[in-house]
Parts: sequence; structure tokens; C-alpha cells
Amino acid sequence: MTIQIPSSDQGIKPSPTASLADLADYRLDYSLWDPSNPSSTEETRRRFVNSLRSAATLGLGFFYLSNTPLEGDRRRHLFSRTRAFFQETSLEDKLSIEMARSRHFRGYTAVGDEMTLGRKDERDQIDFGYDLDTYLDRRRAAVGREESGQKQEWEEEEESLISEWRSDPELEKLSFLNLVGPNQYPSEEGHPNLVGFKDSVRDWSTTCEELVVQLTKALEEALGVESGRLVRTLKGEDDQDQVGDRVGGESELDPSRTAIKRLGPLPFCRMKVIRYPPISDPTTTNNNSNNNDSDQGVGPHKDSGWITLLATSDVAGLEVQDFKGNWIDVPHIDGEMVVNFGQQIEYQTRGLVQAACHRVVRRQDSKSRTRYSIPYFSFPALNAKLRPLSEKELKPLLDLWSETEEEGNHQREDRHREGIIVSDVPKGDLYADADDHFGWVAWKGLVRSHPKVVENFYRAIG
Ligand SMILES: O=C(O)CCC(=O)C(=O)O
Ligand SMILES: [Fe+2]
Repeated sequence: MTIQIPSSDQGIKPSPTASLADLADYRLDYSLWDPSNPSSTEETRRRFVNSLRSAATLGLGFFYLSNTPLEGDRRRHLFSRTRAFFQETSLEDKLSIEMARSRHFRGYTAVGDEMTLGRKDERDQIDFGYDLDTYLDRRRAAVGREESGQKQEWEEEEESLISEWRSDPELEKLSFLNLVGPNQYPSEEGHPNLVGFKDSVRDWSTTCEELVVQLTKALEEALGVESGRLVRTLKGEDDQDQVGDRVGGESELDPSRTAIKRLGPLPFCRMKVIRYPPISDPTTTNNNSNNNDSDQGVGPHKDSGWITLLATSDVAGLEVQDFKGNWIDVPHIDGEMVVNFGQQIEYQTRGLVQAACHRVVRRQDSKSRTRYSIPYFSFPALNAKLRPLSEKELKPLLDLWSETEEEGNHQREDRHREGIIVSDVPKGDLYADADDHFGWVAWKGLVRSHPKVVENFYRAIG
């Protein structure tokens, strides 16, 4: 595959005082790529790929995306239910779906219960994950296609699926399978403004999932790697085990590996609805939040996953760090999504695409206003093997760079020379061993972040 060389007017360096919204290179238009848009053509797709390549490999890995299916009613619907949940339900209602009650790390976390870099984050939130119903629907559909007449059996299996996994001694060893499970949704009864929340979350999540697949396909083109190479990791359809089979035969594989293979792809994602109370707002203080004047909405971090799709309300606070350590404002733009790369993409691309370091600051100037945000974090599938792209696979990109003008080369050096890696994740916990399942990385991350869940369900293994 040949890679298009970015045009020289694609200056991508933000000045320290700039707002990301003012920089054309950080404003990508999804309609150029969108396969469902009748006016997208090969030429518009190429333009999208070129912009994505610049944003990913020269820029900060943080950009706006307009014209996605996440605009309009779909977005309004979810935000209005999110506001209703935070504003109209009691703390008692909220705590009835507390994450500490879920062995699958789903549910509500109160203000001050979460830390980044050793400081409490002043926000509360509900964490959702890959919806169990969606997962079962897809498995049923897959079986229905292959062996019609089995649907009934699958429905019966629905109830016992997880306990069945636990009774398989090989699968039981794979603690990360506990990450598959149901979400905790707030009760919509008695809260007319909450009605439709569950459906809205499921719809949003499924729409995001498809959008991430599309962005990953575009990224494959942008990096000049084989089509499907990254999508397979994302979806858990990697062919590594087949390679293993050819080399050593299945009998030589670890038996737990053979057992997990039988389960098929195990997609994984996390999604949150978040509220950042305004600074010094006594009504949202609870016992956990001993520092209501703290300006930390969420401390500096890189997202640990693949690609994050973030929808924000119109209160300021999000900032991204450039490679010199300056913080750049990422203001809300109506209807647009903020997209950023996570550490698994950084790992897969050997750092050529860097995960963006970002934070949310509670500003004095937005004193009386509550900020809401809805991030969707995609991850490799739990059963994916993380095989970083080889030098050979990255050669087209490296060749392109060696041909590109001086300016581009300076920019690339800048990204590494002064880059400050801010992460509260122990390095060894971030990446699975080359031949291990991604599920272990996801598991370690959640175990580290949610001690109450570990205390309640996993004392023996935590
Ligand atoms: O709320 C936001 O705008 C960003 C949240 C975020 O970065 C995160 O939860 O990882
Ligand atoms: Fe983040």
C-alpha cells in the first residue's frame, strides 16, 4: 500500500496558549470517511486518512470529530437522562447501584471515591461495560446462523452462562472473565425524566463501538498496515492461535487457551456518565469528599485503552498536554466528539502513535455550573493477543517519514525529546506479555482502581 504524504500546510504544532478548537488540523470531519454517507468517495476517504495520520503520528493524538452518528437526538437523549440521574435521584438511590455491589466492576462511584496520581477526583459517575445482553444476542445470532433451531437452548443458557464458565476449571483460572457481566442501571420507575436511560446507554455504546471500528480501519490505512490487522485485535478475532496451531498443534497449547478459544470473541469496553460538581458546591459534598475546593476534576492521565470517544457538556475544564508539558484548552464544541488514543494503541504502534495525556480542571470561572461528560473507552477484546506491529509492518510509514520534508521530522523528534509521560499505572500492568490475553491487563487495571469491589468479591485473589 502506498501512503499519501501529508501536504506541507498541515502544520500540526499548537502554540502553548492555543485552544485546540482553533487549530484546523485538530478538526476532523467523519463524513469524509463514513461508509453510510452517500457522498463519501475514495478521494474524501483519502483526505480523512491523511488528516488522521497527521493527528495520530505528528499531533497530540487528541482531536475533534464532527458529523458522527453521535450528534443530534441520540446525544440530547442521553445527556438529558444523565442530568436527570445526577440531579433528580437521591444519594440513596445512587448508592443502590454502587459499584461495590458488582463483581463485574459496573455501577455508581461517589464523589471522592476515585483517585488519580494520589489525589481524589472531584466527580461522581456510573461505569458501564460491554452489555451482557448485547454479548448474548450476538452469540445467539452467530449460532442461529450456523445451526438454526438452537436459539431456545441459548436462551436457557443465558441465565447460567457465567456460572457455567466458573465451573470449568480451565476458565476459572482466567479471573478476567469476571469482567463479562451485566451493567447496573438506575431504576427508571418514579423518575419520568430517567425513562429510556438504559436503552439510550446501550444504543450509545453500540454506536460508539461501530465508530471505533471505522476509526481503526482508517488508522490501518493511515499507518499503511495490512487491512484488518488492528481491527482483529480490537474485536478478538486475531489469528495468533491459528499460527500456534500450525506450529505446534492445539495439544501443545495451554489448555486454558484452548478453553477460551471455544468462547469466541470477547469484546470489551467501558463507558461512563460523569458529573463534575462546581467548585465549592455544598449540595454535592459527601463524606468522602474532604476537599470540595480542589481543582482536580480528574488528574493528569493517559487513557489505558484503545480509542476514547468523549462527549462533553458546555462547561470548560478539559485540557490536553503538549510534548513540552504545556496544557492546552479543549473547549466543548456543540455536537462534536473529542477523540483520543489510549495506551494500547501506543503499545501496538511502538509509540509512533502516542496516547494523549489529559486532565479535567474545575475552573473558578465556571463556578456555578456543573460539568457533565460521557466517555466511551474502547479496548482490545479480552481474548485478544497483543502483538505490537513489527518493524516490517511499520516500514511503509517509516519510509514515508524518511521522504517527508524536514519540518515533519523535527515535529516527530519533538514528540519524543520533551515528552512527559504522566501515568499512574505501573508500567508492567499496562501491557500484556506479547503472547498473553489482553483480559489480564484490563483485570489488573480494574482491580487496582476499585479496592471496594476486590474487598467484597475477590479478597482471595486480589
Ligand atoms: O470528563 C472529561 O472530559 C474527560 C474524562 C476522562 O478523561 C476520563 O474519564 O478518562
Ligand atoms: Fe481520560
